Amino acid sequence: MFGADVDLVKVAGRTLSAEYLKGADVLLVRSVTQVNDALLAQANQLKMVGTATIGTDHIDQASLDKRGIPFFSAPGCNANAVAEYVLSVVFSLREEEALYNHLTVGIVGVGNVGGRLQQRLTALGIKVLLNDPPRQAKGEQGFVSLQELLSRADIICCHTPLITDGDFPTYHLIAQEQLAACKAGALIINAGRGSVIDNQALLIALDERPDLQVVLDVWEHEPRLDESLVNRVSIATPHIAGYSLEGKLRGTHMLRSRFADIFGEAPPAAFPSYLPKAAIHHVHVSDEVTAKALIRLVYDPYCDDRALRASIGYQDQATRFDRLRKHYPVRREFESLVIKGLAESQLSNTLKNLGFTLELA
Ligand SMILES: NC(=O)c1ccc[n+]([C@@H]2O[C@H](COP(=O)([O-])OP(=O)(O)OC[C@H]3O[C@@H](n4cnc5c(N)ncnc54)[C@H](O)[C@@H]3O)[C@@H](O)[C@H]2O)c1
Ligand SMILES: O=C(O)[C@H](O)[C@H](O)COP(=O)(O)O
Repeated sequence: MFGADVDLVKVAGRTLSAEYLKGADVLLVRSVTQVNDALLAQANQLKMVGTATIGTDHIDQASLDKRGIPFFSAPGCNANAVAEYVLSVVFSLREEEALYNHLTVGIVGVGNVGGRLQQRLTALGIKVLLNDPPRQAKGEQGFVSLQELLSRADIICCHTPLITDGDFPTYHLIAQEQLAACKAGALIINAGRGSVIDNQALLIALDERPDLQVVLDVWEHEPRLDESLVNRVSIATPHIAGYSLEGKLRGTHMLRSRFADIFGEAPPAAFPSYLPKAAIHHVHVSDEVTAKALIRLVYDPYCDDRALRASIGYQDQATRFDRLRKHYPVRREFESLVIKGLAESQLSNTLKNLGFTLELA
């Protein structure tokens, strides 16, 4: 992606230290690298810092500001992937019939990810409740309080950033009191950041409230997991909700574009030109097929769940967690699968609203 005149040095994200940045012009990271005063201490000529992620809680932006170093993240890059992770989980753990007719999904944090999820659920005809105090404070309508959402939602999806200060902090936003307030039989999904849910309170709540079901993609103190919590949740995955190939490439492409801006280069080729054809790029189906089966064909969260469960119980659990993420298999987004053979019907509409590409018979 970079030209021959760029000297590219690859360093393991968790072990990058200050001396590597002496003489570096650009620092590109992912979420495991803490960019702070300590790391930047010897950075004498940095002209750009970029993270190919949506989340920015690993970046001390004040530290970059005071040094006048421009910072870029990749807003929205993997929002589809996370929304599809949640849809895959929901269609795995809840019957389609109940989902459409009786269940309400609550979304806490309605930004790029939560908004994408809201769009797809609404298009599918599934009821949603939204909670986003910062948006509400700007005068936007259509939100409910966290308390109301927790007491009414059958499925609670957490998509806030991790924020530790200010008017709307999210650190331990869901703690003992909030867990006690959840509706009977609720399914809680966290694909935001681990510490948005107090994991110790969650462990206790799972004892006190066996009716609750929990799915965690993100964990407090990653990469070191509380193995007792892994054993108590219904689906446990290693922070891969956003790991579609499209999501990763989009993030990289966004940073490549910022790099071109900063260094006065021509912009890179348009993003889709980088995407290979999906390994399974079309299927012919009959009207006996289910949405759940097609979702599982593209992404089955139980594969990640099995891999994570097989990685615990070892002294080097944290290394195994990182390895699962580093060597994650290619996963594509729903749009990459062309579904053929269906006539216009309720099923074809559902599949279209889920995000698949349809070629109607
Ligand atoms: N598991 C993964 O692989 C994965 C992938 C992508 C993003 N993420 C995480 O998800 C987060 C959300 O991503 P996004 O792209 O939607 O971010 P975003 O910034 O577009 O949206 C975040 C939303 O949360 C809202 N919010 C902030 N504080 C809140 C509070 N106290 N209560 C309720 N809502 C609050 C904001 O107003 C905003 O609308 C990221 O910051 C990142 O940490 C995880
Ligand atoms: O914030 C994000 O975009 C996601 O959490 C992303 O998937 C993190 O991936 P990582 O940088 O840890 O590879």
